[in-house]
Order: sequence, then structure tokens, then C-alpha cells
Amino acid sequence: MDVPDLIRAQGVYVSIGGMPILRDVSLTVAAGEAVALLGGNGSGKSTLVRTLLGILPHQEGEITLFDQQVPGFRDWWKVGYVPQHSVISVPNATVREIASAGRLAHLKPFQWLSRSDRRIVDDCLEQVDLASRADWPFRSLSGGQKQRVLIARALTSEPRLLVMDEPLAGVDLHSQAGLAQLLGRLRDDGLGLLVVLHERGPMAAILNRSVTLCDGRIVEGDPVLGSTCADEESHHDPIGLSDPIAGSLT
Ligand SMILES: Nc1ncnc2c1ncn2[C@@H]1O[C@H](COP(=O)(O)OP(=O)(O)OP(=O)(O)O)[C@@H](O)[C@H]1O
Repeated sequence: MDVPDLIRAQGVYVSIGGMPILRDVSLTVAAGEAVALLGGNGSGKSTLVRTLLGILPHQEGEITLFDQQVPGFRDWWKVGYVPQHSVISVPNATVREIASAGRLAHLKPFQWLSRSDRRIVDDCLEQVDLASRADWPFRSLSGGQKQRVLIARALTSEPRLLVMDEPLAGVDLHSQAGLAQLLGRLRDDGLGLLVVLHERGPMAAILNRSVTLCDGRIVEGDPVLGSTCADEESHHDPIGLSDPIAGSLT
């Protein structure tokens, strides 16, 4: 049986202020598949995610989400975005209030959450094992618990795809393993996962594929383990020492 691609990007180029940031990037994520987007600082991971989500424009190439072109995609409830917990600054909001915000994609402007919306929010908190903390202030939770609240918030829109920005950042090792298990269950339920990571760590157990960005390009490497930019640099020869003519000039 054919598994549909939820994200399909082909030959994408992005420049910001005239500076090329992404070059010829192609990527797919299918339903029920967990794909890691690896790469060092400044390699272009956030730019790629923002471009896939239609926040940044691309100058060349084609991006589709659920077979609809980006820009032009409208079914945003199908896409759950999970930021790093450290970017959420809400002094007094409770866990339930944060999670409820994800349900807004299903509401009309100024509409209140219905009883069934509230049940969905509670179910999602249950899924991430935080139902008992629903009335706690978000700021009082540990890094791993905060990350789980943000996953619950994304799940409340009943998405088919989760895009996550470094979900393990600022989370202790033990909680990282718990998060990986949770994401593995969601993948097994049929969600597609695109996970930005600095390294695979405990997520390795649930990843189907890894793609590595180096300096704005996807580097071919092991489909599961990804690649390293050092591999790429060893092929890269900026001063032409491997060129017999340029080499003879030294
Ligand atoms: N708004 C912008 N204006 C100019 N340059 C930008 C802008 N946004 C990103 N860049 C540049 O694009 C490159 C890629 O940045 P990006 O944030 O996508 O990398 P990253 O892989 O997500 O890095 P990190 O892991 O540190 O978050 C960097 O050189 C960055 O300086």
C-alpha cells in the first residue's frame, strides 16, 4: 500500500537579503514516518522548517503539504508545530491553558472552547501523561514536562504531521528517553514527524530516516544515521589542491 507524503519539497532555494541560505533542498516526510533534520548551528534547519511551513518564501523549487502547494495551503490544523519549550514565556498560564491554545485552529474567531473541545484537550494531556498537572502553572514544570505540554498543545488540533524544533533541548537524559517513547507511539499511530535535532540521541530508536543539512545543502549520507558536515568538507576543496593544474601553482 502506498503511504502518502505529507511533506514534499523539491529543489528548494531560499535567499534572505540576497544571501543564499538554502540550496537545492529536497525532502519528503510520509505518514507514519519519523524523519530527523540534522545539522550544525547555522546550517539552515530553522530556515528550512520556516520555509516548509510557508512562513518564509522560497525563490525556486516546489513545496507541497498534503498535496497542496505552499504558499496556498490552508489546512493548518493538519500540521502541529512544536517549538522549543524555552521560547514560551507565559508567567501565569496553566498547563491546560497552554494546551488549549492548540485547539484554536478549529474555532471561529471569538468562539469559546466547547465541552467536546475541552475533552480533546484533556485527552491530549492524558496522552502525554500530564493530566494530573493540568492546573499547575506551566512555568513550574521541568524542561521535559514543558516539552510534553507543547506536544499536547500541537495534538489538540488533531494533526497528521508534527514538526518539532529540537524537542530534546534543555531536557534531562531520562526525560529525553520518555519523550522519544511518546513520539514513537505517535508515529506508530500514523503521524508523520519531522524533528529538528542537533544529534539523534535517544530519538535514534524511533527515527526512520535522517537528513543532514550542511551550509544550506542536503548532504548525502547514511539514510538512517545521516551524515556529518566533516564528510562533506573532506570532499570540498576550496583552494583546489586536488586540481592538478591549481596544485602545480603551489
Ligand atoms: N533573517 C535572517 N537574516 C539574515 N540571515 C539569516 C536570517 N535567518 C537566518 N539567517 C542565516 O541563515 C543561516 C541559517 O540559519 P538557521 O537559523 O536556519 O540555521 P540553524 O541550522 O537552524 O541553526 P541553529 O541550530 O543555530 O538554530 C545562518 O547563517 C543565519 O545567520
